Amino acid sequence: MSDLKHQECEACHADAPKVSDEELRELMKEIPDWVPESRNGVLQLERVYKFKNFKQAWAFSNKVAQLAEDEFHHPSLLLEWGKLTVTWWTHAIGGLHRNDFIMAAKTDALLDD
Ligand SMILES: C[C@H](O)[C@H](O)[C@H]1CNC2=NC(N)=NC(=O)C2=N1
Repeated sequence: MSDLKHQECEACHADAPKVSDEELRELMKEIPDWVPESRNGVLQLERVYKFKNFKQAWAFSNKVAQLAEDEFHHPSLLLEWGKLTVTWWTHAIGGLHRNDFIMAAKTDALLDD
């Protein structure tokens, strides 16, 4: 079992491979709190993080935004009172790349910071 959160994203380009069904099944085991969602034919990874209030959710969203900039791979973030919904997918390929699983694992690791 590889340790996704310690891996680095690779540069992504339009002909980069999407994860296969088998890779998806295997990689999902490493990020059990995430859910694969298909939206308009685009497979994405999503997790809703719960917090005590808006301020804590906001603070976590800032950490995720900084992570995204550090890795130059960016999520969708929905910031609400007591919740932050984080959604990862690779725009360039219109689906899931290994990078998205690495970023989901790194996002989870931010909770321990
Ligand atoms: C315009 C910019 O190069 C692109 O958006 C980069 C940076 N961030 C990205 N983030 C994600 N999630 N997917 C991409 O394909 C991507 N590509």
